[in-house]
Amino acid sequence: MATPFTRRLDAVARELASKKGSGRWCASRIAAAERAILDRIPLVDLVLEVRDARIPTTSAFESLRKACCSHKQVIVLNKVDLANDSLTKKWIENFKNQNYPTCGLNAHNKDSVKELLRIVRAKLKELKFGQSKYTATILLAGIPNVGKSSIANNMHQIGRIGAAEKGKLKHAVVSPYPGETEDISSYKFGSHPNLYVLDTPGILRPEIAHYHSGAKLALTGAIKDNLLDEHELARYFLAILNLSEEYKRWVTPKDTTDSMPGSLEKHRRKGQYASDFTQDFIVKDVRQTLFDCISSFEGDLENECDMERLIESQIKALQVPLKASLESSAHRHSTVATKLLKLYRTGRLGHYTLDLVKDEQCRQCHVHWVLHFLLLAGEMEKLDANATVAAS
Ligand SMILES: Nc1nc2c(ncn2[C@@H]2O[C@H](COP(=O)(O)OP(=O)(O)OP(=O)(O)O)[C@@H](O)[C@H]2O)c(=O)[nH]1
Repeated sequence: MATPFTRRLDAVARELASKKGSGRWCASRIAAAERAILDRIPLVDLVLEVRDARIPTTSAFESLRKACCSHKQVIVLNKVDLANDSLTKKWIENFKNQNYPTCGLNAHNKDSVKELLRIVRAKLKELKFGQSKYTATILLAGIPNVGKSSIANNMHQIGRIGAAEKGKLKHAVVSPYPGETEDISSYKFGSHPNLYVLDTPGILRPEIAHYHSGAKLALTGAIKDNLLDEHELARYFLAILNLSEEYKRWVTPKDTTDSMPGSLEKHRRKGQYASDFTQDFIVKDVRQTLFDCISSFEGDLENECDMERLIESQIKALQVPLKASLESSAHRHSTVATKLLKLYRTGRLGHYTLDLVKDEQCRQCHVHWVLHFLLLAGEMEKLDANATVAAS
């Protein structure tokens, strides 16, 4: 039995596979962009495969496996600030054991980008670059929205280039929406020797209809939200949160204004909320609401009906802190879903890694169970055998 969510994933896969499609998301454009990227691989000195640290295997750009040998490739797990720290370390170890040099990155953090630059230079040296060439080019490749353009921009800005060239800094398009990069563009990030980085469009193949992957890609933002149902995604996130340990680190019920930093409390008393203070209060209230719902819940989270009940009560309770109760009843759920997903995607509701390494298999059952409950309604076994959906 297909659920509305799985039907929507099917529709996205069909759109990706369709010859016509819409804009960036049509099959012929994606295939052309993929060909252009793969054609460049023999010409570049190093390939950085950018993945999302929250989904280190689901966000793999599979076509690279055949096109690029592992010694010329580095896996960059970007957005480590949104992932679970200890699982990121395990994933890095796991890939290194498979002979893939791997590093974690927060593309928004200057020190993290400097460390990436150091790794890139060391790798180029190891590949004997510089003995016969004065220019090296590295290529960033990956699925949509993993942060390739952010990395290109920051390498370009932080890399050592001459003062005269600094004045001519270019900017790759960075956007919270997937599929914004349309062309391959080059950015300089070093002089003497000259170093260039190529930013490329994100590639997403029709196989996303493999339901595990589709749900994770959608939650982390690699698939446009308007192609899916935000309400289902928000429920998926709440199920993950309810089964995690994350909320236990949040405030206890007594911890309200007592723990507020003095300046915040002063602003609150005066009724003056600077915009980020307002955000802080909203996050605090959302966490408190979720915490209260889970801690007062008496059901069994391993039971589908109980989990469903808890999620429904959370969505209802969140209408207050997320200011959805002011909207018409038809829009309340979607407002809660949109705002909740935004908070999750900016890391304000904890750090979750959705792909789990082998020695976490017992917890993997949990994730399987969440997907089973939310997406498949009894169809899991069939789907496991049916891992990919034909592109035609
Ligand atoms: N928290 C966090 N956000 C990041 C990081 N890197 C990028 N982002 C955000 O992720 C979103 C996507 O970044 P882009 O650089 O546009 O991603 P892209 O891979 O070029 O996307 P496509 O154009 O779809 O290929 C933007 O909102 C970035 O600000 C990171 O390390 N941490």
